[in-house]
Amino acid sequence: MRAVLVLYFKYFLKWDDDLATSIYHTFVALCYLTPILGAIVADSWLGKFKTIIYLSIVYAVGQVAMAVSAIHDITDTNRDGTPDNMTFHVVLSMVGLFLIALGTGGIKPCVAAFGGDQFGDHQEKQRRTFFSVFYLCINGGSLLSTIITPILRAQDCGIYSQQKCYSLAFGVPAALMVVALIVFIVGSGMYYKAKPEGNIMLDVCKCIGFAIKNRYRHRSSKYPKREHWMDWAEEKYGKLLIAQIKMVLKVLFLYIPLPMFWTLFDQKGSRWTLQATTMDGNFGSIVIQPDQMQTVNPIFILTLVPIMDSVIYPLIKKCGLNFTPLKRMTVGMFLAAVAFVCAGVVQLQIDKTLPIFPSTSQSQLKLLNMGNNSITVQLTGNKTVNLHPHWASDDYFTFEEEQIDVTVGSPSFTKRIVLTKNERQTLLFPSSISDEWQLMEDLTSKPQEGNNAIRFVNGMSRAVNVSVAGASFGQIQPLYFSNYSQIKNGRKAFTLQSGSQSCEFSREFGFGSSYTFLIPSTMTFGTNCQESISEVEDIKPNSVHMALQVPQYFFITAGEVMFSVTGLEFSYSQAPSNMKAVLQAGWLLTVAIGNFIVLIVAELAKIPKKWAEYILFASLLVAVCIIFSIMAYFYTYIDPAEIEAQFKRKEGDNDDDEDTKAKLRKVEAEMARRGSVSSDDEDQRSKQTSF
Ligand SMILES: C[C@H](N)C(=O)N1CCC[C@H]1C(=O)O
Repeated sequence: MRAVLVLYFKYFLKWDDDLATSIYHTFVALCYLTPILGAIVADSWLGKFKTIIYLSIVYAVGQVAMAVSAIHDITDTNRDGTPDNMTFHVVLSMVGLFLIALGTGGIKPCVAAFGGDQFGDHQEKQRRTFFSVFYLCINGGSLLSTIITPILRAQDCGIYSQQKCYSLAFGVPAALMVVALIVFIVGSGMYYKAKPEGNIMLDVCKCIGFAIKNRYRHRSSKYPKREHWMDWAEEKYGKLLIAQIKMVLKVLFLYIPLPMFWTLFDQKGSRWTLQATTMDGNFGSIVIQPDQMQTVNPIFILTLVPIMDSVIYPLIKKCGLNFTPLKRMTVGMFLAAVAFVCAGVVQLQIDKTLPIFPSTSQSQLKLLNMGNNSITVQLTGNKTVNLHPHWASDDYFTFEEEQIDVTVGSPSFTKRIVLTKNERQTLLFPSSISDEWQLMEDLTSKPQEGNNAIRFVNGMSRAVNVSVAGASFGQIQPLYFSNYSQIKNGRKAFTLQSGSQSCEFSREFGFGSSYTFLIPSTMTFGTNCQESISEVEDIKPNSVHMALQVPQYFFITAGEVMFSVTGLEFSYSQAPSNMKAVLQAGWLLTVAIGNFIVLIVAELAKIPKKWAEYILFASLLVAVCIIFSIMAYFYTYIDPAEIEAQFKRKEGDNDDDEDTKAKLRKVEAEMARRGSVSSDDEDQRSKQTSF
């Protein structure tokens, strides 16, 4: 659904680019923020199973709201194909997105933790495989949707008038969500469903609050120190709850540097896609659009997850290396930094091929002879240029002056031309040099999104209408020019029309070029005017191939697999039984914070050299990676189930209360059912292991 969301904002709701991207990023960040709510509901009140079901319904309703909001016919009272009450569509789609974000919050942390719950402590290897498969599924879904939803959107649909079918692009995921929910409910009898233990988050907050207050009350040196500040809650709260809170706080503390990874990771959707717009996406039989390069990430995940799990990790283990989860995450961060170094190197290659645009103290001028005779042009600074008929100077001349004198032909004719700083312009010489000279404003940056910027100059003495599929240059007056139109890559056929006469010419376009086509006065209309049209290349097409981005995608994805899949499993294995979903949400919170940092960084980091920006980000991540590895070195792995069992046994021994003993018997029966009593730990994780 995300694949078409920005397009829906732009083309259906008619929002500008800035509003569309801001709402898009806010929605994505919200999707990683709401898990904290879903997790609290699951761990304290409903349990994971019911939370997944209820919030999946919320999600599906949100998706249906999106599908309905995209039916233009609902408010199209005059049946002209555009909605007449846009407020209705905006409000409904915002409600839909909010429900989807809320539903995501219920599903994302609970599905991961609920999946983890299905394995006993002796099934650590299988549980790790589950988290890998879970990650594969997320990304398999993402890959399929990026392929399928744009196809659905491209269909025409409607009752009164046919429009692009966003309602189908949103409706099909809604239907699939309902199917998924039914499948999940049908399997109900097969799942292990851990019971929620009351309002655990409220207890946690109260316990932490009490520990802080109590510590403050006993701040004088006459009171003996306690091992941990949470131990100051012992007067009022049970040892088990305090131990569980310590486990969670230890992990959350370790998470502090992690948003930096996601800050880099999420820039592949923005900075890397922008980089791709300055590259050549022609892969022979297929042409890749800049934003399609992002699909390389899920493709690599689908291949790298099984390779890591079945080849790389076992190989490292065979070499006798203890590749603990925190070591994997550190290596993952380092690989992401390597990916940004690769992006920097690619940027250096791109920069070599980019035109040199005028600085703020400079202006640039190109000369174009519309006439049928050669002319000699003299510019300030003794620059002399010979221009053949229908010909332009090879490149732009750069000037520091604010105005220059231009002298043409003999007997000579001189005009003073006022230049604009920081701008590129083209000066048009008419056939009769004493006629008016036109000055066109040219582009001072590459066209956006890898498009090509095209314009026409009409050297004829009659108006000409120029059109091409998907763009129109309109009626161009004699000896005048059109505005730029953006066209995609590929072969384009242009139709030139004047009165009842017309002719065609076609040309192949790459990515990111800019051309001025001159319709000479000598041109005759017929079926083909290919030979007559003169072309002037203002900006060269992109020449650095998009394939050069593959290494950076490889490293960021390898880093993601090591960092993110391991992080999911680590968050589960180190969480106390009653806060498994909460720690999953804590993990997803690092993604949300990373997304917010991207929004801030995008505003602040205005380094003129893009390659330097990539290297700066890589260096920052390496620094964070070093801090994380030091924190990880001091982290001691725990087995929460074992610790909880010990506390429960102790509580049982000290307490003759039948109710407590009954509770303990229940816990032990449950643990035995899940196999946590006999732990045949087959790999590196011992009960208490360091980094
Ligand atoms: C899209 C990523 N490849 C991905 O799967 N994720 C990024 C953030 C965490 C994870 C997800 O759960 O969406």
